[in-house]
Amino acid sequence: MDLHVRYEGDDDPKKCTAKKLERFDMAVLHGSDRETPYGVVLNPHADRALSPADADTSALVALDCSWESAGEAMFSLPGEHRALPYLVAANPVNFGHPMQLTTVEAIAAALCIFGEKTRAEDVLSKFNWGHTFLELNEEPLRRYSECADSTEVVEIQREYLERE
Ligand SMILES: C[S@@+](CC[C@H](N)C(=O)[O-])C[C@H]1O[C@@H](n2cnc3c(N)ncnc32)[C@H](O)[C@@H]1O
Repeated sequence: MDLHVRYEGDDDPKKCTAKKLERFDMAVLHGSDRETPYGVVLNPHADRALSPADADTSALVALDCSWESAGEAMFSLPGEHRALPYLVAANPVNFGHPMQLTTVEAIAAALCIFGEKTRAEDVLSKFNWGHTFLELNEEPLRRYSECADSTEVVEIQREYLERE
């Protein structure tokens, strides 16, 4: 599975996690929806939760833009749109907050849910806070990766949301 990012470029490029993945040849950035390959699109507004049932995709796609501009209309990419289930951010800007993950955290979470934990560790290894993301979310990521489908993922997510 290839990693792709629809790159909007409205965030500080020095802090942008997608740009860093590109520098290490770990993801391909695209400047328009048309150029971005069809695949599973990581979209926090999607109705369906990502689950291991989505793992057979050839392309995992994130949209890198600022959170200010990340409204529903921004996710106009063709593809199978999926929201990540409850997880907490480890990046310095949103540390400890649920759901608002950086692009690299979102990609790493999806890889873990698909059973590709080593690859998730590889992409996160480029960030000094990266290992913390896997530590903070170790239990939910393991449990989501053991689900058959999105319905099971949502059931497990409910337990974490109830503890909030
Ligand atoms: C809004 S951008 C912010 C990126 C930030 N500028 C960076 O440097 O990483 C983060 C992207 O990660 C993915 N993402 C983050 N949280 C998500 C969630 N809860 N569900 C699905 N995708 C999510 C989406 O593709 C989202 O557009």
